[in-house]
Amino acid sequence: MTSFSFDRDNSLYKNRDALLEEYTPNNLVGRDDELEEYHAALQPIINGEAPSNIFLYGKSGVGKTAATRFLLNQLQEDAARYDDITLSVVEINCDGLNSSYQVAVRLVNTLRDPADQISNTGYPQAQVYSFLWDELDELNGTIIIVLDEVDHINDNSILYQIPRARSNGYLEHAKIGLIGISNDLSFRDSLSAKVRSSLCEKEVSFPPYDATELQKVLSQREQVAFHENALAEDVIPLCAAYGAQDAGDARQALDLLLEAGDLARKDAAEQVVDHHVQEARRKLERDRIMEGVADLTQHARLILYALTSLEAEDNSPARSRDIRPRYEQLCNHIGTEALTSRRMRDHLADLAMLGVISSTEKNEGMSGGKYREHALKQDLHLVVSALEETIELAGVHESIRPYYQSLLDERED
Ligand SMILES: Nc1ncnc2c1ncn2[C@@H]1O[C@H](COP(=O)(O)OP(=O)(O)OP(=O)(O)O)[C@@H](O)[C@H]1O
Repeated sequence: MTSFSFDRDNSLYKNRDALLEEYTPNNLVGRDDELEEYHAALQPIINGEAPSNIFLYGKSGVGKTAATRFLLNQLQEDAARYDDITLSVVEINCDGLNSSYQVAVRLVNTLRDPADQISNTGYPQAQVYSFLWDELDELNGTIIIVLDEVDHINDNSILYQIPRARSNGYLEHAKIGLIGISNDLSFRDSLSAKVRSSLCEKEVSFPPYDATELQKVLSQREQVAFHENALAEDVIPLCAAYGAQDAGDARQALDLLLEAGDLARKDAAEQVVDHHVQEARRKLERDRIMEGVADLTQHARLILYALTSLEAEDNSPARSRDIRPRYEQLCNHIGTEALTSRRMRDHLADLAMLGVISSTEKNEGMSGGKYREHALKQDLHLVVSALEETIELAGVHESIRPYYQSLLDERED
């Protein structure tokens, strides 16, 4: 019988935790231009002047939060050298806080003693703001409020109130600088002109990382996380190239390196090599598709199911008018009404964004006009497995029976 005893294995990793999300690197590499601009926007604070409100934007994993923590830590350290500066930083993530009211409550509770918290309901909004001004004024000095994922707040009230609190006479002692962070690139444009002009006084845009920048980020982590020579020479360049090609997201590139390291460890390999990276990439892509499909609405999944069944019959690429009858048939099975053709096309576009299907525009010139053709971009087995629940609900279509069966067989093994 195989032995399942555990022996410590430190052969590849020196400190695996350094590749996890929670780890904060000492230094930020590959973001010199952005840090320089951000630094300049924070400079008034150390000069004892009124702080600017700053808005940071850029896609996921491009270092917005990391740069904020890095510079604010530095700023706090340096501010301590000046007797006339009292600097406090309050950072909250607005994920899960949908309204200005909830954000204000969270801010009050972050600033208050644990024994003196307020509840999430029960006070008029004006009262909660008044609590907030009291807490801020008591702190005194310069206060930086960081609202990460600021686009999650559905109304703009707090983004309007905080920058104006002093000029409106609500604050006597405290000088507030608001830092808003968002990865929703349309958020800024959706703000009213009044809010935009105060929140976005200074803006710093964070572009996706290119391969050279990702190499720097990954090499820096390699030093901390892996033993010398634990990685073959091409591992970092390969992870960086994939990362840049995908989304320029440092989080994704670090995840790829971690997964490759874990696969090498599972193989008891002496080094992490090329094929570990390739395999890790396939695994992460698979996980991403499985999660992405699980998060889709039921109609999006039915549309994907319809296209999957056409693909299994070798009837793809297919136009949306060819997918529609199969989709309607599936809707019929579960007793729901099909969405309009227009909504269906929107869902096809979302599926293409997720990377589970590919949609190609065709142009038949004057006679035929433009249309799109859709096909699965991922392996049929993988999509059938991601759609398992929907298939159970809507019934197993004849065309996908062999794929569905092999999924069940695999499970039994
Ligand atoms: N320049 C960098 N040097 C070192 N590590 C970095 C760098 N940029 C990002 N990282 C790391 O990548 C991960 C994601 O970065 P971060 O959280 O700052 O991204 P973000 O732009 O705030 O993304 P999101 O909008 O998804 O929150 C973190 O683990 C961070 O430590």
